[in-house]
Amino acid sequence: MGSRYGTHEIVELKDEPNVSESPIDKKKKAQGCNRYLKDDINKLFEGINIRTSFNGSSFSDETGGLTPRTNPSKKPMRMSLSSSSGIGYAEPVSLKQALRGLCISQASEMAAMKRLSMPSSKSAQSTPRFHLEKSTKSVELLKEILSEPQSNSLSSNEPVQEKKIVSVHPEASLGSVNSEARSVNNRDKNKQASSKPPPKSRQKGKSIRTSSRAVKTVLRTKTVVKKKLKQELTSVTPASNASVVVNSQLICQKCNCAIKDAKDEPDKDSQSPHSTSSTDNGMERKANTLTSYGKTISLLHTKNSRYGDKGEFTQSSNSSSICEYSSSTSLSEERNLSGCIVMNRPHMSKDMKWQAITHTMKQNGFLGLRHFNLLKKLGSGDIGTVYLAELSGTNYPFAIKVMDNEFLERRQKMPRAHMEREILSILDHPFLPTLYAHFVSENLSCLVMEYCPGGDLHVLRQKQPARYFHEQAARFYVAEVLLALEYLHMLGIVYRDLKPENILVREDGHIMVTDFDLSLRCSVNPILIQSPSSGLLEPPRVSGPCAGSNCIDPFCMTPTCQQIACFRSKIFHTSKSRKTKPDLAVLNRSLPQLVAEPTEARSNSFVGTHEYLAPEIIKGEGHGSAVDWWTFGIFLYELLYGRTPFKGPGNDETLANVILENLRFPETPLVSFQARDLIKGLLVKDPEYRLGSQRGAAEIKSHPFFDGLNWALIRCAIPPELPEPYDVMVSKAASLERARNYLDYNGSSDGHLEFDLF
Ligand SMILES: Nc1ncnc2c1ncn2[C@@H]1O[C@H](COP(=O)(O)OP(=O)(O)OP(=O)(O)O)[C@@H](O)[C@H]1O
Repeated sequence: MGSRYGTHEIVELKDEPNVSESPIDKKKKAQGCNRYLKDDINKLFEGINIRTSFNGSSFSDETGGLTPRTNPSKKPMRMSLSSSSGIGYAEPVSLKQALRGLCISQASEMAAMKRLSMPSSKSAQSTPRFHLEKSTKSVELLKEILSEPQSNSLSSNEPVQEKKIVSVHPEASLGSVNSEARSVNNRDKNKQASSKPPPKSRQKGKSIRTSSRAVKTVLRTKTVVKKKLKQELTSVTPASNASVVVNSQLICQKCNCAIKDAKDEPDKDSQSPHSTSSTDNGMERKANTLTSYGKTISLLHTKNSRYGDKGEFTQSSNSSSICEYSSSTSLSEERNLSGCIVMNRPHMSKDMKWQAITHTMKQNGFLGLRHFNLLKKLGSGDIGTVYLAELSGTNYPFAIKVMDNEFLERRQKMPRAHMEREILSILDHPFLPTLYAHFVSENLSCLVMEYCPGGDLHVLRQKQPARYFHEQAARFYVAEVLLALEYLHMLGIVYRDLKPENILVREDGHIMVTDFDLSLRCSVNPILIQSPSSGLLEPPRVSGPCAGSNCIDPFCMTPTCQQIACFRSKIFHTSKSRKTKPDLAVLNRSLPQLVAEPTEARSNSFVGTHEYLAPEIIKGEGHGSAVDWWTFGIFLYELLYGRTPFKGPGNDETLANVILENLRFPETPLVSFQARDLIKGLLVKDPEYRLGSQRGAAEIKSHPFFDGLNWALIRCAIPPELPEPYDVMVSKAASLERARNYLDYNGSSDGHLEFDLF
């Protein structure tokens, strides 16, 4: 596997060599392009599959109907199964089947957890902080607190329809639903009857499984009678209102009694004398729990800790090395779990935060939670809670994701946590999270990451005057996301969970793609795609001439629009006028191209967010990296129009719309032809014909929507918006204020808060 990953480092060639003296070369020479390609390229790329690309385009009509590319017969040959199967979740069928059982239970559990999850940072809850003391008892307490947001039904304000998660056996029909999910749903229905939460924005979908047979049933039904479809779909999603397993036992502040285990009596929450009705219930309950132990609770310095903060320190060599990544086994993961790993990024050694972390680690011999002051909770997800934390003795903020290993094991979420940690460990890209360190304290796994003060794009979009981004801004964000996805794909990672909520805004206004626990790891087999000799003469991919009335082209960097068709290959120009430099983008399009993305990977997991799910995922046909290009299209659409294209009144209708409905664009806001053309290319329902499915990100980058964009320098571009500068003192003051307000908090006798939670 290591060798396979080694190949990831082979990236898109800038000056693509040719296999032999092709007609293209002859033409280039004739045009004065002095591109002498090395003759031994065949040897160099020995072992790389050479296939012929569509040099044409994937066109789609205005209504979203699918029109195959110009020459479907030129579709690249499929890789053999063995080569396309990946590691991790992209194993051959037998392993997939073996994994199904696990995933089904995960799906129903995720549904349950999601239903109960607290509003994340979007709701910007403030939470009081607490002093932590040495106490094993309090360790359990923190674990309890950490797991509570995922299971606290009282604080859930997610709308029912957004919670619908189906857990269906892959071979079952739509009507055959996992009994676990059904029972879970029944409990949940009871709960809903007692307390109807206020609506909340879209939540991340959970693992869902269905079969193609099941989807066919849906489609047939919808085609015949739409009403009936609705009924069927409704009846098929009992797990959508999945239930809740509350694992924390809450302590009453007044009497110090254990309130109850909500798992046993989920429907009585609202009637409990201990329960409150406000949305701050979760927080208050945490506060109650903590204060019942004497207001100041410290827990991370226990001498008899199972793992202890003093994990062995490993100054890992660049752990983003592909070989290390690919060879990592569960064994080595366990070893790492018991220790503290400070990542090593030589090129970032001058980074002050990195220096501070390394210094703290060296000074203390280890790095643990005790070295951080947790200032506030940023949000919680399925597998953990993220806190804003300051490295003690510095003013440097970090985001720390804290996960309770016991909880993860109990809920069978450990693979997801491992997946996220593994992926974070290898990432080294300006638009992806920097993992500074990870360690285990008292069986709490902690990931120390870069803090993004700008919130996420979902929140930022809501703040826009009309709740959508101006096209220039959208282009900036999607371009950066595209680069991040390209990088992920080259590492063999299919992201699968793109949506504005997962795109955070850094301090400098650039983006950071986050949240990798639903990602798929697979192998990458570089492929050399050879363009037909006629490539040079063919125009780049567009679905219409710019002469159309919609060509407002805000990104047209040259005035050529007035003279020639917007999307016409500028190379024609070049050949006539020697003074003009050849358009390298066009030239590149016509040259053989190395694709080092997992275009052939396949997985059957049903994961993602309803509005963002690709048709092939819904149909259960198996999916690969093309799902990221579908979600990319939905993402661009949402940024530009303020809503997703296939959203229905409920999740089931949304899924049906994804499969059945044509893509439509609202009349307002006015969006350029290029943007709509790109969206149409991306939202092709058949992944085979989807933009990006053959040549990966390079195919999308060369779309006219991005014309004039300097990809190499985009990280130096001025972002559309800059977040408020982060001020650690303000956060501290706010944190203390919250503590006073909510808890009548008294600091420790020396007034020094050694370790703050919340
Ligand atoms: N580095 C960060 N900087 C700032 N905020 C962050 C950072 N990482 C996460 N967050 C916030 O914390 C919240 C919780 O993140 P987390 O990844 O645990 O949950 P999630 O996005 O719901 O994913 P999942 O459920 O898959 O774990 C997010 O909504 C995000 O806004």
